[in-house]
Amino acid sequence: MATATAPALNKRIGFLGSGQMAEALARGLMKRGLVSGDRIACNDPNPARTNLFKSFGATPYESNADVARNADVIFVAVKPQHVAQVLSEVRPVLTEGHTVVSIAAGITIDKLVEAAGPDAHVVRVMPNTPCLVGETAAAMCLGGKANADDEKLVRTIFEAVGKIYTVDEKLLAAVTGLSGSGPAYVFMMIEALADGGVRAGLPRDIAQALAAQTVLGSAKMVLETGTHPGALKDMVTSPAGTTIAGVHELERAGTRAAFMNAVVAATDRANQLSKM
Ligand SMILES: NC(=O)C1=CN([C@@H]2O[C@H](COP(=O)(O)OP(=O)(O)OC[C@H]3O[C@@H](n4cnc5c(N)ncnc54)[C@H](OP(=O)(O)O)[C@@H]3O)[C@@H](O)[C@H]2O)C=CC1
Ligand SMILES: O=C(O)[C@@H]1CCC=N1
Repeated sequence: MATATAPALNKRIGFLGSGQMAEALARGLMKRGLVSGDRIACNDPNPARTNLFKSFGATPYESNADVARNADVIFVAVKPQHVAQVLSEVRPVLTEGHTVVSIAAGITIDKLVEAAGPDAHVVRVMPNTPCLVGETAAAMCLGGKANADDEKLVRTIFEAVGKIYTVDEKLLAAVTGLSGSGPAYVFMMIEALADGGVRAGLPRDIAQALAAQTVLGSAKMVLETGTHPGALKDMVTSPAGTTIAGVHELERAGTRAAFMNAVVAATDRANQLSKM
């Protein structure tokens, strides 16, 4: 897990778009003490969203340009089809001191630089919603005039709420398909495991808690022991025991192929978005 508290960041954070991912990031960063609400600027056409940000101390602005004027790190957190528009709005006020961080799926560095201008310090990141609880899995690549200082800054921000890796841009679609979209697959898995527990007679609350804790504990074993997940699976699987009976059903249902196909389908969709 990311450290309980992080040293406060001497930067103001702005959000162009104050939707689900901006909220998860803002709340996660505040929880870790990296930034306080009064250092967060935001914009969104939906007043319910700006009111929600206001409730945790952020300042809503009337325009994206005003957010940029009141921030050092600018998160582009709108849907992919709105990215070019919001960047064209902030472009006139961007300075060398700004780091522009796009989290939009499929929007390439080339497109970001085209919209933000050739002097913009642009970083492309693919995070996921568990940044809310300090456990994001994210990857980034740099573009435009972004330099080692921008990379360090973005790393500091995301390491406060989880893990971040620097990758070649061509790999970001696969990151999107795996860890960007991945929480949805895991939530479905937890829901299904809990349903199985209920089907087998457990009360719903206990079934859900057992399912979530099982996923958490298993993930920790992979990360902390470094042991291959197949070997960890074998450790659970007694000859002619209960687990192999369950594993056999998962194999019969093509579960592994289904997970692989999900990652590939989401990766393909990220690549499609890059071409739109
Ligand atoms: N959700 C996730 O798990 C992840 C999302 N992402 C990326 O993050 C981005 C945001 O996703 P998500 O938070 O889920 O989406 P949301 O739809 O929840 O948030 C986007 C917000 O931007 C607002 N918006 C629309 N136009 C503008 C504008 N011109 N200026 C300012 N705000 C505007 C939207 O308002 P309205 O709804 O009224 O249009 C909406 O509230 C996407 O590009 C996505 O690819 C990346 C990783 C994970
Ligand atoms: O579903 C989406 O397009 C976004 C990008 C990754 C997660 N959510």
